Amino acid sequence: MGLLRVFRAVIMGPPGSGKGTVSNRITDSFGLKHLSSGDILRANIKAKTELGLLMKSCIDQGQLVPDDVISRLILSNLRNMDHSSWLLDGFPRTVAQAESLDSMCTVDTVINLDVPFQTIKERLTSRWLHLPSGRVYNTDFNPPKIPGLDDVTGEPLIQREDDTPETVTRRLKAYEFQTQPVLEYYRSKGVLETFSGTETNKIWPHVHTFLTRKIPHVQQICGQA
Ligand SMILES: Nc1nc2c(ncn2[C@@H]2O[C@H](COP(=O)(O)OP(=O)(O)O)[C@@H](O)[C@H]2O)c(=O)[nH]1
Ligand SMILES: Nc1ncnc2c1ncn2[C@@H]1O[C@H](COP(=O)(O)OP(=O)(O)O)[C@@H](O)[C@H]1O
Repeated sequence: MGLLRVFRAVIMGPPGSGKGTVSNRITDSFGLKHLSSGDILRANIKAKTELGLLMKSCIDQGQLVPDDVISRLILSNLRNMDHSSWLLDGFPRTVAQAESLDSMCTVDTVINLDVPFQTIKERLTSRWLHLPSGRVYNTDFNPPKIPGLDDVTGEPLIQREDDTPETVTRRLKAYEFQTQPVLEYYRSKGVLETFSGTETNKIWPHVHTFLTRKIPHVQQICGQA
């Protein structure tokens, strides 16, 4: 068997486009390590770390946290995963963040979920989250087996404080003005792969086929499981 090269991917898309949902499917199928900036920030808030307390009001208001704070946090996590293949979710969200990631490593591919804003707004008010794992549910799309409880651990699910209609509107604005330029950044580097649609179950087979071609070695190993 040939030497496995580490594979580094980023998943992008507006809030609620299905990044977390698709990321879970990617990690299940291809064994990449999943690193979500939102999950890390929420874990810090829950644990009441200094960083979590400082960032909470930004997040609750639907604004991005400062570039230097999040870049330091994510890059230090990535340094600990030096020899693993990974999937980064929620970072980078600004061109400055993309540049700081580039200063550390080259991204092999960027999966862009292109889902209309109207579709998204309806989803987020019915999103439920298992905070410790980042597992995400939806009362319409993928409800938990027992309402309010995580399927795997049986622990309680929460609704995010920033999933109110007003805050979602602000997050979509932040996406439009601060994050969309990152798509151009990666397009110009030739690594952007866009998947458009309104349903994750229709988008996912295309992402799966794309990654199967892109990471054949990883697929071979995980395909045996
Ligand atoms: N109705 C519907 N809900 C979906 C679909 N895909 C994901 N969701 C739900 O939409 C919400 C947002 O998805 P999530 O993966 O958390 O998006 P992210 O914010 O981009 O990470 C969650 O409650 C998901 O369960 C879909 O195709 N249809
Ligand atoms: N890379 C980032 N840069 C700045 N703020 C971030 C970043 N990642 C997460 N955040 C903050 O955490 C919030 C929640 O992020 P996330 O869980 O990724 O939301 P969603 O998946 O709904 O887009 C964001 O609205 C923002 O305040």
